[in-house]
Amino acid sequence: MTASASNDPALWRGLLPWPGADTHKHQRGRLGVVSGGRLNTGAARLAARAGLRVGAGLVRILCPPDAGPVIAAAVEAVMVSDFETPEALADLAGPLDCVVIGPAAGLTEATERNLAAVAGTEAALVVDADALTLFKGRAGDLFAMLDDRDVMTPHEGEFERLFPGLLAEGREAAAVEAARASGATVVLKGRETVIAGPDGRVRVNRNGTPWLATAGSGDVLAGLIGGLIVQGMEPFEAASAAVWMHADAGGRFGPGLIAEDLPEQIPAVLADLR
Ligand SMILES: NC(=O)C1=CN([C@@H]2O[C@H](COP(=O)(O)OP(=O)(O)OC[C@H]3O[C@@H](n4cnc5c(N)ncnc54)[C@H](O)[C@@H]3O)[C@@H](O)[C@H]2O)[C@@H](O)CC1
Ligand SMILES: Nc1ncnc2c1ncn2[C@@H]1O[C@H](COP(=O)(O)OP(=O)(O)O)[C@@H](O)[C@H]1O
Repeated sequence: MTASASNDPALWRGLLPWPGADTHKHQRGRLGVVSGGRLNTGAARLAARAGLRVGAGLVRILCPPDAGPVIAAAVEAVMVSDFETPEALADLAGPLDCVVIGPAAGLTEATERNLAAVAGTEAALVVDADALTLFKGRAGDLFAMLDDRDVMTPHEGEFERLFPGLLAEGREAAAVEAARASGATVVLKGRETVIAGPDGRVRVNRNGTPWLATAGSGDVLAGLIGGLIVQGMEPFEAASAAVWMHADAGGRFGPGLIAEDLPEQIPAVLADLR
């Protein structure tokens, strides 16, 4: 296989969304993030804050009822709605442009029903973490819910659960095949994250830093991707830009980085890109 393009701002800088003089928040896009239960809300809060920081006009965490008071006490600009049933979740997701699902969602039937509910709406999806692992050994059930507006963000462990043995072909070839097989954009995370589109496009991200190897870092990335999708970037370009920004944010902060620090670096990342 020939060497694929390095992910570089020159490829997508001109596609980044900037608000115009008359823009209102709804025009900047609406992002949803599905939270786990009351002891598992941090991942969704990280993703939601990242989505706001990267420019989504409005971000709403969608949570089971027990988690509502926990989340509401811990967010300001991020909004919160609770749902009792998958049908109620679908009603909440319907008006949104993109929904992030999977971080700290739980390896449960409820997570699968919630994924099916949001997949049945017009919102694009960023599928991460538990919403990937849940489909170990039956990836076809997941792919049947996805289309080319959706993004999956597996680390290598999650990738292996969905595509056993495929990594032996090399990370780039594996990501390309995964995107083709799933019909969605695949972000294979790691030191050099590979972004592969269902149409065969592929980029390798090379500005990563090991300071990103910290709990919740991937949750922030999922929120960044969703935050760019809601602003109108197509999934492959949104994923490319988000992966680069995430790594740039990590490098700017450096030693001592925890996931909470990443969204706070995004204003500087954006200012330099602009
Ligand atoms: N603040 C939070 O609330 C956070 C919640 N998180 C959630 O916590 C739950 C459990 O997370 P876990 O870390 O156990 O799940 P993982 O699927 O990340 O890890 C389970 C196992 O997978 C393997 N693995 C992990 N990362 C790998 C990699 N990069 N390459 C190869 N193998 C790898 C390891 O053997 C690990 O023990 C998930 O729902 C996750 O989304 C995490 O995202 C961390 C932050
Ligand atoms: N050594 C590394 N070098 C560069 N990037 C890394 C490294 N380790 C992890 N990352 C990045 O950090 C993020 C970790 O995501 P993930 O494993 O899903 O963590 P979590 O589930 O805790 O949120 C990914 O974006 C990955 O590319």
